[in-house]
Amino acid sequence: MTTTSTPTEARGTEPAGTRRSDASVDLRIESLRKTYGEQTAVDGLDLLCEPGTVTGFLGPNGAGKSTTLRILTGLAEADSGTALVGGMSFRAIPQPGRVIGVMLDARTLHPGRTGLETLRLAARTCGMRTSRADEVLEMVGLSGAGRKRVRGYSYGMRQRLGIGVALIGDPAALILDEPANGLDPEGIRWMRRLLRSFADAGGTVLLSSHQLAEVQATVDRVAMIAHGRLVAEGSLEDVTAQGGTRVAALDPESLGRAVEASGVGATRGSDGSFTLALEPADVGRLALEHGLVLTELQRLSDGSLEDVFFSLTEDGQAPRPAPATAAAAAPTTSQEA
Ligand SMILES: Nc1ncnc2c1ncn2[C@@H]1O[C@H](COP(=O)(O)OP(=O)(O)OP(=O)(O)O)[C@@H](O)[C@H]1O
Repeated sequence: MTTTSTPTEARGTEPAGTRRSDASVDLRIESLRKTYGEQTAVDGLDLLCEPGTVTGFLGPNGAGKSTTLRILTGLAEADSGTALVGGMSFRAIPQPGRVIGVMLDARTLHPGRTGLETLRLAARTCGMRTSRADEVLEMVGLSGAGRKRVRGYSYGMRQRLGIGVALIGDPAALILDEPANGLDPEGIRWMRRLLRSFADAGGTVLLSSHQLAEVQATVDRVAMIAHGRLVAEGSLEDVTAQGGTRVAALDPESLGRAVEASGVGATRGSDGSFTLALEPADVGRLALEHGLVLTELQRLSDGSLEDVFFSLTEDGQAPRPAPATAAAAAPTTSQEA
């Protein structure tokens, strides 16, 4: 699926040239479901990541992010639904490393190998020439440490090497679990530019992170999940513009109809609440018009992904969907799972 062309012009830790292939690959998750015994890890998830975008995959601990990424990368099997990379399941891709670069846990890198050996082995595994390892080593800013064993690497250096392994096959898409972990401010800035440059060259990036301010500075799209369900999805601007007003009513179904009729941009929470792009007084008027009894009316500050995250996942402890209103949130009022 990928083509190799001119050599990468890597300069120091400049991210330029991280992608040379012009292949494009989307990541498409539909109605994905996975349970572990009684525990539902992923509960009917839909998500589309398109070429040219960096999507931040967010959610509190246990929300189902890692399970989703593991299914997408062929490490776990879904009970139902699909998770496709460029239209194929990961396991069906003949040379997956040439299509999608994956870093789920940089701690699993072999401690006894040097950085260069790690990258050479990764290059061989996906059918790349071994000189690609030197290019990538430079790309991830580890040229000076290539002959050092991984056991002597700091956590941040391992993260860089892990990202290097993901990039080795010149893939069209990247899946990274907590890539900013352990990176110092310079490293975070480097990673942000690397991912931006990758996406600007037509690459597709899906990354999970708990570092919301960092995510806000890096991504252009956001998918937020709680209890395995999507609670917000859209461009960073759309999701953070939902700073407006959070409202809940005694009768969530009637509230949903009122919100829908108003035509106002809104996100539905998994507990049946809505976050509306309106001032509280206007939400109050809307409620009055529809004879609704409100149980919550809260102004959220604009522009912060952190505010949206906490409002939609209840201080990081995502709300359990009520049985009668278990619709997943959607960026508009008309979509329900
Ligand atoms: N192998 C497993 N066996 C049993 N339960 C599991 C397994 N993997 C995940 N789970 C459960 O599935 C749910 C989702 O877990 P998952 O690791 O996908 O969440 P997460 O969003 O990645 O969390 P974190 O941010 O803490 O990494 C959790 O309740 C977890 O305990």
